[in-house]
Amino acid sequence: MAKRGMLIVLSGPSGVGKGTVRKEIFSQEGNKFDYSISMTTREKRPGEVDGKDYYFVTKEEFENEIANGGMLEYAQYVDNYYGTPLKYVNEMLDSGKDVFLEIEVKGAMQVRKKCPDGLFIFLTPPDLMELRQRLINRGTDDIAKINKRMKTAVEEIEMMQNYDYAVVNDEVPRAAEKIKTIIRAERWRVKRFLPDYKKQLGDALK
Ligand SMILES: Nc1nc2c(ncn2[C@@H]2O[C@H](COP(=O)(O)OP(=O)(O)O)[C@@H](O)[C@H]2O)c(=O)[nH]1
Ligand SMILES: Nc1ncnc2c1ncn2[C@@H]1O[C@H](COP(=O)(O)OP(=O)(O)O)[C@@H](O)[C@H]1O
Repeated sequence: MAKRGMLIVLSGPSGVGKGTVRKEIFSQEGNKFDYSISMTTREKRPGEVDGKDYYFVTKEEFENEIANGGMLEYAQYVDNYYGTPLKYVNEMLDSGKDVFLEIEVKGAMQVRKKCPDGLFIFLTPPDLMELRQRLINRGTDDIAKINKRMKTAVEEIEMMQNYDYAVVNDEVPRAAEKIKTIIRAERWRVKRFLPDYKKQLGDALK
């Protein structure tokens, strides 16, 4: 059986650049990773594709999925539900792939309890004015929604202390490079390395 993959949780306030940085990493090293597509009740933005960006569902469908135990984690963010379907993540980890979750902090803390072996990275903006500017530039939210997201951002940044690493997204290639370095180092943490090595030792003595 393949060695179980690593769960990589990337959080950070809306508009900080999680999607952009993750796509940069995947464009370079996509064969090493998989991305868990989340389920959400929020409206599809122009250009978004169901089953690629998110699984877009109704509130009822989402609540059924929760009741059926189908979610690894879920949270309400601003006015909608967002969550990670459990089945795909488990299958990918079992097949030995490392899986990226791009989720907000309340969900990330649920994952931390269930999967303490995960790697938790917080992507943070150079400053809050820059964050606001990125949300405006992206053009996907009106000013009322941007204000709600900014308010949530402040609460989220206060949760940074619960993560393993913080990465400032000043320039996309630099942030991507830092995250790749963190992942590379994480693979050689003794707690990850030791089980394989112990197995080898056991086999050698047979
Ligand atoms: N807990 C949780 N949060 C999620 C999930 N998928 C997305 N999010 C987060 O929900 C927040 C809002 O997402 P979205 O409306 O797509 O805005 P965007 O991330 O700024 O493009 C962001 O912080 C996302 O990272 C999920 O499956 N679970
Ligand atoms: N380092 C950066 N410098 C300037 N703009 C950025 C940077 N990273 C991302 N952006 C821009 O900020 C906006 C939000 O990025 P996005 O990836 O959608 O954020 P998130 O997934 O965290 O909500 C997008 O318009 C994106 O092009």
